[in-house]
Amino acid sequence: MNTKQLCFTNSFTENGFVFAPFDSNDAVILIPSNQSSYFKEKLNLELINHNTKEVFLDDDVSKLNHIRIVEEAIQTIDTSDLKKIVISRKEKVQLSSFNLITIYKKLLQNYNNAFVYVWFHPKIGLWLGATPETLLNINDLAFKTMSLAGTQLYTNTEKVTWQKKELEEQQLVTDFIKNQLETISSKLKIDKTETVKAGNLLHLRTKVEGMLSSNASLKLLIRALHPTPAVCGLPRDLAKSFILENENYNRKFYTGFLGEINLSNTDNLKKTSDLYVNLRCMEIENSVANIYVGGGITSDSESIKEWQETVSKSKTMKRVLF
Ligand SMILES: C=C(O[C@@H]1C=C(C(=O)O)C=C[C@H]1O)C(=O)O
Repeated sequence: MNTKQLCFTNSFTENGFVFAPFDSNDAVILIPSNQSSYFKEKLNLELINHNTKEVFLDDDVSKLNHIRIVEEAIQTIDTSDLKKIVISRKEKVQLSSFNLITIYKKLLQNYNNAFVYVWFHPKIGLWLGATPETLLNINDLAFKTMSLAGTQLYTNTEKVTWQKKELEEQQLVTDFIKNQLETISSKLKIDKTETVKAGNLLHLRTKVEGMLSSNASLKLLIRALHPTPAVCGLPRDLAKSFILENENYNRKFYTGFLGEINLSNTDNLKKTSDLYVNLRCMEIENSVANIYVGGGITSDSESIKEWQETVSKSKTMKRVLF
């Protein structure tokens, strides 16, 4: 981008790269295409050393805090209309050295089916991530999205069985997406649910596609989808209030979304947007990496397992830092 000025979008009608926070009441940052320079480069990924030791110690204070909030969420779900709440935390990791290019290359190498990014603005900061979750891909009126939830460790096979808790929490996301899209689209197609690998983890994924109604807009579609119960909960407003009141930290851009909007497609002169949910991400502040991780809580959750899930998720980022 050729200016230090921050630009925003509210209409999603511009052409450029957006960086949106979790809280949809907060401003969405736009890097307008007409103020940007584009570079293409082929990266050589071969010379990277990997950390194979992977000895990371638990932080007891964070652990107790996370378990307490998860238990509060379970109790609230048991005594209210809430069915699911995604609870997350921020883990601070002290860095002794930091080489952006090396870390970016490691992300690309480790997460070859993720959307890998580095994003920087002097007024916002430096963010990096490797997300497995597409929020939205739309070409003219034809769109694709996905329901991604449920987590287990990858242990050399993708042929695994899933527990009731994971199957149900992922189904809630699929049902939400279907409901939200029904009134603004046609030809909705919901694929079979499959197991997908993201780094050292497996998730349940259901692909969804359809045609946006011609009287609907990109903004309407984004607002219908974001935040899904994969990152917020169900019902959406109640879950969001619980999160904002109880998580004790600001998610900022984690569980928001990012990507290009309204790019002109030279083949057919139609517009394309590609947006990803900002997961498996970190923010670099001086010599500290803030790693953001969370997981879906339902009445069947066990707090210690939920903690362990966030530990596994944070390893996906720590692995590239050392
Ligand atoms: C919230 C995160 O991930 C989301 C929550 C998942 C879960 O609860 O199992 C799985 C994938 C994502 O939809 C995260 O990675 O921080």
